[in-house]
Amino acid sequence: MIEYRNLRIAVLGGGSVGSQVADQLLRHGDELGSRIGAGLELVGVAVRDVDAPRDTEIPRELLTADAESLILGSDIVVELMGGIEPARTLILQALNSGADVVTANKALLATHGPELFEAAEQVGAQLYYEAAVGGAIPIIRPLRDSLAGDRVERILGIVNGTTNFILDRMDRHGESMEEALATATELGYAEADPTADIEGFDAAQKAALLASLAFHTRIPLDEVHREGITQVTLDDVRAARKAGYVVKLLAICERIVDAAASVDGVSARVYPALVPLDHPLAAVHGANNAIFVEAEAAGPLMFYGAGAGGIQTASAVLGDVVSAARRHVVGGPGVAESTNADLTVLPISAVTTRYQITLQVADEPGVLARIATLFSEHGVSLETIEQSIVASDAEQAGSAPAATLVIGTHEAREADLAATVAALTTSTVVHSVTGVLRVEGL
Ligand SMILES: NC(=O)C1=CN([C@@H]2O[C@H](COP(=O)(O)OP(=O)(O)OC[C@H]3O[C@@H](n4cnc5c(N)ncnc54)[C@H](O)[C@@H]3O)[C@@H](O)[C@H]2O)C=CC1
Ligand SMILES: N[C@@H](CC=O)C(=O)O
Ligand code: NA
Repeated sequence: MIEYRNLRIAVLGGGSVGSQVADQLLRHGDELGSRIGAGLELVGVAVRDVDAPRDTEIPRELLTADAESLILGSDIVVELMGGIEPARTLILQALNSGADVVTANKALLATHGPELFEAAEQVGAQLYYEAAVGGAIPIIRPLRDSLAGDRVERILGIVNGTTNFILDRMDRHGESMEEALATATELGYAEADPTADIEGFDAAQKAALLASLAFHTRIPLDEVHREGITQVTLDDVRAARKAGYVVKLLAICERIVDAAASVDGVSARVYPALVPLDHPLAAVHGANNAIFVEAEAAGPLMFYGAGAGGIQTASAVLGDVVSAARRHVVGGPGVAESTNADLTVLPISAVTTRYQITLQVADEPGVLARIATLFSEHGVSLETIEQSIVASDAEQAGSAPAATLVIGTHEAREADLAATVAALTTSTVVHSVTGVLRVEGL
């Protein structure tokens, strides 16, 4: 029998993901070890409360509330606590003690990534984070390694399982947002505070990480434009399907060069958007994630799979553990962060896309022409106009008749669209602007 050197693995956090990582290490550690040429020994799992119930059984003697002591003497530290502190301090301690670190913590990396990557580089350690974006889906390594010889142009990603689950349940089962969120939380998809999911913070963190990797530029989280799904109604979802779209919360990372408009940089943004039913992203159901990457030479690529869930995410974490362990065996420095391009991060006003705008308007002669003029005055060109007459409460009460207009635009600048919507809201023929959704993936 081959005698391996044992690598000591410490897991920080024993929740949805941590308990599954510990379980897999206990059950399959020997097999993984033989792939690496070193034993993998789980030396402990740091938790807040050693007596709390967990998704998997972890032997009592491996549980500890003392994360700092656990880190000392470990070769690989796996941070699965989530949040900023104490995760940040513990990761720095681990790196400075000579350990490699694996984390799934996008919130921490999107805010303190530069500090952590620098610390890792200084001591020649590795900081791996495949699970931080797209859960089980391999996307960090493909962007960092497989596409390192290409030029990424655009990423359209469904990167939050909870919101995709919610929008999908609204679309296919007619459930309310509240009902669907309760199920997503029960299934372990949602963050400890689900506001992070439904307000788009989680997706924005992932967009920052993806855009940084794709464009070799540090993308600060506060420069990622973010809108969540709380304003999306069942009516929006139904109307979208009727018009041949599905509503998806998208993370979009894009290289934008428009010499005529003096725009040159990258955009990272998150918002709910209309996706055509025949686009591959429209077929992403439940808590699944998909990341659609367009690269200059490779063309379109799609990475698809389980974006959330304890055991699925544990797969990505363990892949990183194996990579870190392999380097421990052969030696050599870790992979450094690649930020050499240092591109400008563009504001949302510089973005161009298509829009669908829903208006309640007066149903009288000349209204369509006045509205069309208003769009053209702001440089926004119309592609489609659909009108339906509504017998509104006001009309039944004897007020002027109203109509619903659904307007699709050609590509327009976000700044021009915003000015158009502002003008629409003050126009005397418009009763209200009831919806503005961007259309992506055409
Ligand atoms: N659940 C999922 O589907 C996914 C989670 N992630 C990320 O993985 C990480 C872990 O997520 P979950 O396992 O879902 O979270 P969780 O809330 O289920 O588990 C966190 C664990 O860390 C422990 N913990 C927190 N603070 C601690 C402290 N100060 N001292 C000791 N223990 C502490 C908690 O007691 C709990 O056992 C997070 O960064 C999350 O964003 C990433 C991808 C998917
Ligand atoms: N809460 C997140 C978990 C994975 O990152 C999600 O719903 O995608
Ligand atoms: Na991943």
